[in-house]
Amino acid sequence: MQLFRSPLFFPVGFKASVPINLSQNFQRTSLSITINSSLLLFGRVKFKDMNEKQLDLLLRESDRFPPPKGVRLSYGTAGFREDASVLLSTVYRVGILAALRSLKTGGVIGLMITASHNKVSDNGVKVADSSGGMLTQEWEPFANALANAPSSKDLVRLIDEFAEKENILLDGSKSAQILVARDTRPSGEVLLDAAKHGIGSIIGGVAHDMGILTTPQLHWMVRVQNQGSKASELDYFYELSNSFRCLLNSNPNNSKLNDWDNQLVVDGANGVGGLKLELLKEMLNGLAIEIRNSGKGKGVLNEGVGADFVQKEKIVPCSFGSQDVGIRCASFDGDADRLVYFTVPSESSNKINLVDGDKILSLFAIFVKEQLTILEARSKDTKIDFQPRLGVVQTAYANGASTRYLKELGLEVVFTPTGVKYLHEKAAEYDIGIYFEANGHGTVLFSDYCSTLLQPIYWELSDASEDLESHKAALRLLAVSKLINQAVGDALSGLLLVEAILRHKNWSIHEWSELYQDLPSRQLKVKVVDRTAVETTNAETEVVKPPGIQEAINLEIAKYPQGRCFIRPSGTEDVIRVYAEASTQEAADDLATSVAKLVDQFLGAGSSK
Ligand SMILES: CC(=O)N[C@H]1[C@@H](OP(=O)(O)O)O[C@H](CO)[C@@H](O)[C@@H]1O
Ligand SMILES: [Mg+2]
Repeated sequence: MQLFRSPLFFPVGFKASVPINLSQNFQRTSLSITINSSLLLFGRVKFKDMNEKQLDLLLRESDRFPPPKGVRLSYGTAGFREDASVLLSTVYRVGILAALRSLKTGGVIGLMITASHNKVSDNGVKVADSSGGMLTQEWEPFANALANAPSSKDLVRLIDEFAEKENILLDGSKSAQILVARDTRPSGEVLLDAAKHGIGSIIGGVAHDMGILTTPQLHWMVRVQNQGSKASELDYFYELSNSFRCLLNSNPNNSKLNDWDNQLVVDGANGVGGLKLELLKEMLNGLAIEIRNSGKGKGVLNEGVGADFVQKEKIVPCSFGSQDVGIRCASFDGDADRLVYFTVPSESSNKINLVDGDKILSLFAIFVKEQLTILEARSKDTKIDFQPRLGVVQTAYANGASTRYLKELGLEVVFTPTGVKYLHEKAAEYDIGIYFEANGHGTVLFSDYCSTLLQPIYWELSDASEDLESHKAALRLLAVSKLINQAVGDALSGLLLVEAILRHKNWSIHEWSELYQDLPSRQLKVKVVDRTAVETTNAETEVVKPPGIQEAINLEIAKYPQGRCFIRPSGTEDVIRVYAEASTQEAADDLATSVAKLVDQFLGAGSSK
């Protein structure tokens, strides 16, 4: 803490317009400033919690990354995302934030440069917290304030105040360790460099450049490193390939495996996922994978390819077509944290049969539940009491048929607002929590209770007999907990788990797809004057503001058998999203269109509300 020797003291909240010289890096100018907890000292700003060296470093470095004019940024459902050309200052500042977060938690933090499924000219930045999950929501307002601070001086003041509030010492006594990585976007290298400057602007900040990674790989590395284990990319591949092999070895259908359709074609979205799958594939004997749109060819990232395209458009991605009829196909998004499957049903059409995140969730839920049922019946073989609570988490975008199916299986199904951070948080409340967004982002979380008990149960059952089905069930659950990424949804580990379960069940993609029939649905986007005018409740299924619109939507829904429809402001695009479901495609389209018109009436340019 800096001692105050200031002869000049302004009360907190005092507004002044004065000529000041902040440091040799600043021009002498007249600025209108608000004095908060910082002080003016003969024309030089002093900060309570910052020594001179730290202050000078921050001012000098942040001057190199001035914020873009007229752009307001928000740390949305997936960090900051914008056209890459305006992001230098934002990424620099998120570097600072990541360093502060590391000082606060005492752990390693991750910083990922990606714009996921968005177009190649976009980019973005997000932080992986010390748990490996998303940045704690409590720090999001600080992230927003940092990104939008109009000047270096404002930025430094924010940091000073926040550090004081959070008891973060900025005296260089501790180091801040940040793993930084990027996807394959051409703008990534320069942005990553800005992030390193941000990290280096906090004394003690150390950036470890992990190069090009998928987003889930970085989250995994942060989590595993903070658990004190080895966390290189090779360790990640070992963990996935070993647990996958273990699942295959515990397969009850070994004898039938020759009949099993081994062919799999993966669309890598021309991004990082295809490149990494090429590497992982080398370690997976027994799985024949053909990778297209691998990121090595001429195709453009996410352009007519990838999980988002496939899920939203429901047509074949580039380089897929009539030659793929009936084959099991999968698609990753640009940073490989989403996975969907599909088949091409006919040579004469480019339509696909989509097997989305809801069906992946259903497959995982069936498998986990089956193993738990086997373990429940084992009580005669082991003394350890093990009754884990299994829960399934979806959002309002989950197809209604999937929810009905999961409930009929006897599973507990809960809903959260859209955004992985909400689903993940909810799933973590269960002993085993399975969550998925319909778009293919999801995972299976195992609590400490499960991780702690499964191993001794397995050992105890090994003593009884290794051939016991319950022994194998414990082994399978252990393997799943190692295979499936515990930090975030991961297309690579999700793909391997799907493949292992299909083999275990001896199911083709068609048998899997026919677990239930999706209700026809339609998604639309409506551009409005101010999307924040829409406020929702009940996991985003009902609008509370503006008044009257929900009643009007209800009147529309009532016109359609099995009709369901909701609207919500997107967290990643400047639009209102409309989702509708009904018993026929035509009805779902009509319902979505009429509700989109309502949105336009209530909130569009011509509306007076
Ligand atoms: C309908 C839809 O797919 N929404 C996506 C999309 O969020 P929006 O808030 O709807 O723009 O991007 C998020 C981040 O990738 C993802 O979590 C979410 O599921
Ligand atoms: Mg993604």
